Amino acid sequence: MSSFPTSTVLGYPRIGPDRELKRALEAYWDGRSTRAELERVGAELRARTWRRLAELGLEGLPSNTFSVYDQVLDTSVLLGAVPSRYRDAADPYFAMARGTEGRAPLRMTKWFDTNYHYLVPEIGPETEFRLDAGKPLGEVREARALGYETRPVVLGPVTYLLLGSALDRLDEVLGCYAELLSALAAEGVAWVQLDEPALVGDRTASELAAVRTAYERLGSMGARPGLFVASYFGSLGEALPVLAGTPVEAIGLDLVRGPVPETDLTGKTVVAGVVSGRDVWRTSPGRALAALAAVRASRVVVSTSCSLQHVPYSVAAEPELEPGVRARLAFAEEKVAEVVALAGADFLSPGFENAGYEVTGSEVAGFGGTDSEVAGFEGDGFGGDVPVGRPSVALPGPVVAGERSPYAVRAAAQAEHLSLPPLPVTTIGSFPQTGELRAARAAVASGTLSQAGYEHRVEAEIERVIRLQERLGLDVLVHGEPERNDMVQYFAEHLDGFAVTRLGWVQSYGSRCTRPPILYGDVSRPSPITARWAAHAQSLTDKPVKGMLTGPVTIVAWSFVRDDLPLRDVVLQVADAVRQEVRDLEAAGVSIIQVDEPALRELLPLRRAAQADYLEWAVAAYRRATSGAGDRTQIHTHLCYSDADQILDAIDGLDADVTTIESARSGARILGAVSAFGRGLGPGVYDIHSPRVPSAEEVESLVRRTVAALPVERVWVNPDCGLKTRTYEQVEASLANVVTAARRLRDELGA
Ligand SMILES: Nc1nc2c(c(=O)[nH]1)N[C@@H](CNc1ccc(C(=O)N[C@@H](CCC(=O)N[C@@H](CCC(=O)N[C@@H](CCC(=O)O)C(=O)O)C(=O)O)C(=O)O)cc1)CN2
Ligand code: MET
Ligand SMILES: [Zn+2]
Repeated sequence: MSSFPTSTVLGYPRIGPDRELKRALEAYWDGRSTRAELERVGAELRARTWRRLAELGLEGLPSNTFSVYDQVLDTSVLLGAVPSRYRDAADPYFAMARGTEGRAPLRMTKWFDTNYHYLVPEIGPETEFRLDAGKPLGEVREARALGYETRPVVLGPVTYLLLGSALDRLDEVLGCYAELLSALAAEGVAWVQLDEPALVGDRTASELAAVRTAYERLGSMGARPGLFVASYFGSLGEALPVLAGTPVEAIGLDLVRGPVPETDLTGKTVVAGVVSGRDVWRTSPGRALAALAAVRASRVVVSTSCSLQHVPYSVAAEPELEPGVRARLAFAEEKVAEVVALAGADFLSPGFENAGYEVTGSEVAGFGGTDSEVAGFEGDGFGGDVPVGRPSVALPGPVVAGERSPYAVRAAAQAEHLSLPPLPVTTIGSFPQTGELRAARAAVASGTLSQAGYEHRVEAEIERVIRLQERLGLDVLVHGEPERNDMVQYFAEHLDGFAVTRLGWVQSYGSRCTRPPILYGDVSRPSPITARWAAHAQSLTDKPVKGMLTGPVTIVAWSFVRDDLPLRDVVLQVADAVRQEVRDLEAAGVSIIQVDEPALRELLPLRRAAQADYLEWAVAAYRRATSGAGDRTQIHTHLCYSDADQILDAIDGLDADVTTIESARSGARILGAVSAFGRGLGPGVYDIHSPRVPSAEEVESLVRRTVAALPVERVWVNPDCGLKTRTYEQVEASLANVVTAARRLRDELGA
């Protein structure tokens, strides 16, 4: 077996440095282009990535890390797990990803603790696993034609089945993987990477036994490539000895999130993830080299801690960043350069371990100066170090919570103040983000539209949204968030301590991307952010307008965060800024304030041992943000994903007067769980991710179900999430049906 290359990355961004894939996908979906054109763009992006990685000097090039939508969906296709309802669709792949008229898409949920979403494998008794290796084989051949030997990356059998809640199907699925390995061997592939991130979570004894079974079986095959099992997003813990006991030749460890294990891995290759794929900070060569030197294995390969798909392409595209911040940053390209530089250092030579933290950047060719030489900063080279000349961190005071009266007192004050009808109809905040609004923001950035001209357009859009809601008959209105490019980036742009990028796009799902802000310093709010827009909206109508804020956990979860402070302290700083916003909205006459916290579950630590502590401070931060509101101000919160089961007590602990939560597609389960809260509840009545317009009957039956489960005076009627990705045409038709359904039920209840 040929030895593993000296340097590699576990995966790479694929949306394109200028979001070429996003544009190609949307053109194809809109019928402005063809599948062939989409394929052409994909091939171009793959070629570009291999070429760039090779140019940067990386030895081990991955393939099959590209996807036109999602790598988990690709794995379902690879294994033949395509539910029958999609088989006769015009394009089954995208029918699974996005649904069609009459066909619901696969369920989508968060990839571990990231803001990336995957499509959940739908595995049932009727699923017949059958290998379709076209994609990985095709990419190997495609790269070879360009002169590159690659290592195909495939999601591993155990993680795939755990994501699909079908580990009992291991035997069948292993048959497919075995066939895949034979096919790759026949193709002359030297190494294959099987990703098993699920192994960094708490695994039961039978799940660990499945790991052993899987890799004993695949490992004992005759003709096969070298097996590299990659773990990431944490430590393998008890799964490491299990994996080490199987014949796999290489094991990937996340040495950013976890320590170098004590386990003696002699006989194995360790692919050491010392360059973080989850943040944007330059790597400290001292720390990385010390970790590399400490690994006890027969061979140590330098790598990233996970795929680089979670970071933007290149800092080179961001000339406008403040130089002091920019100097600390490494995006995908720069991280590859770091991997290559580290692989060139002599970290395995005797005595190197002792050099440890003394090693500075200048000793590693390619790091561009020692850590301490980086302009304006001091410290060991990690991103979050406080810049010289700034006040050091103001630690938040005690976590205040529960200043508000008990719910019953608040509810009475709110009922009197707001006088809402039963089953009030509302939305989650955003209305369609039109091309005109996006173009207007781009025009301000390029200097062709004045700030005043832009604000005028935003006000006009707010008026349009208010009038539309009045016409449709909604009860609690929103301003529609037209001034926001994104619910997190917008706040980051108005807070001190954050930097934002121009082209730092990271894929969130399918063609949808975000530019995660960079939280590099102490956070504070120089001036009010949202009150003027909310006040403007309220001035246009007699109906209550709900103010709209993003919660502290979500702002931090969807940003790249300094790592020199405990996450808790960073979140509490953000909570204080949100608290000021709540106060200002209230003072501006806004009686209902929604503070969204859709990322509450996302930051939940993957290991149970750390979860309680997280939930305690996360809830405390939310209450710190919202508890400044008076009793008659109604606080709403919103969470999207329905996999809320693990955090129900925490959601309850937020103590919001009203909780709106995704529910349309997971119905009864979530309803049963959250109905115990004893406060207002708005389970979503339709899925906003699909262009489909729900009928009034369908909405009515969902509301009926909710009314049967809890006291009617606590029930709210609303969609699953914000409407920003939909068109006005879809939104008008859908909301009209929602109002019709609510009114029918109201009549029936005699209210
Ligand atoms: N941060 C974040 N994470 C989240 C969510 C979210 O809303 N925000 N929602 C959940 C689902 N994830 C989502 C992620 C992204 C989008 C989304 O709609 N993203 C937009 C981009 C939003 C944005 O930043 N828009 C900017 C820039 C838009 C743009 O592309 N401008 C053009 C120029 C304008 C023109 O001429 O058209 C360009 O740069 O080329 C703006 O509106 O200003 C997209 O991919 O299309 C939706 C949901 C979970 N995670
Ligand atoms: N208020 C936000 C919106 O309506 C909440 C979105 S949660 C991802 O878009
Ligand atoms: Zn949402």
